[in-house]
Amino acid sequence: MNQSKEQRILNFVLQNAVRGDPCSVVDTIDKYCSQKEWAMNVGNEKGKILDKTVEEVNPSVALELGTYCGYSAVRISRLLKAGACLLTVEFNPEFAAIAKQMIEFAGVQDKVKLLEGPSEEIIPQLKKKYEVDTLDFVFLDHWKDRYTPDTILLQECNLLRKGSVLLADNVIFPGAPDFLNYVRKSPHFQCTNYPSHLEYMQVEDAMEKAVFLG
Ligand SMILES: O=C(NCCc1nnc(-c2ccc3[nH]cnc3c2)[nH]1)c1cc(-c2ccc(F)cc2)cc(O)c1O
Ligand SMILES: [Mg+2]
Repeated sequence: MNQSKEQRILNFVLQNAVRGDPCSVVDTIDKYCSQKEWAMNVGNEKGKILDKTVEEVNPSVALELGTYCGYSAVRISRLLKAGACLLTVEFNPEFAAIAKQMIEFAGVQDKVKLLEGPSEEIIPQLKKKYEVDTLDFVFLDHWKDRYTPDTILLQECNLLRKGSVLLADNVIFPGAPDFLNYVRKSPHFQCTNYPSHLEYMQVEDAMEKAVFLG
């Protein structure tokens, strides 16, 4: 039975990247997806915006919604300080299996906890089951129609504190118009837009940062 695109990406990394070197894993995925097969990784241009935001926040506890092949999980966790951790949520079992191997190959498995299941089920479990108090940073990169309900759910579960930073991918393409509307109209968020381009393409896209004001 022929391989999935995600399996081909992983194989290319296993054969061409340096085991234990997260930067080489990120660069190798970008090389494959820009030259051979497009895939929905955040990519290097928006990845640099992600890097700057993670460095600014310097989170102890970070959450990612939408692991996919693990590109941004590796990208985020390579910047985390000793003792910090990233919880990443993936509900597609095939994607999760690929991401697990990607994370282990990159050598960041001690900083990353991959949680399999729908975000609406996992988020309410974070405090009791995963011993989370509050989240310092949240990267939203899952289904675009889940951004708003999950942002509301994070607040309802008291997982955000004054200064918690949300960063959302794809707010222009594929687009998350209801999320932009919600956070920009809410008195509880201070928003900043970062124009960019869709990964590996010359299509306009953007990331939105929303700082929770309490
Ligand atoms: O759909 C995307 N990303 C989402 C994947 C995912 N990986 N995991 C989930 C998950 C995880 C827990 C969940 N809990 C409930 N739903 C869930 C969905 N979703 C996405 C799509 C594009 C894209 C651009 C141009 C095109 F022509 C077609 C597509 C670009 C991007 O940067 C994306 O991020
Ligand atoms: Mg994305």
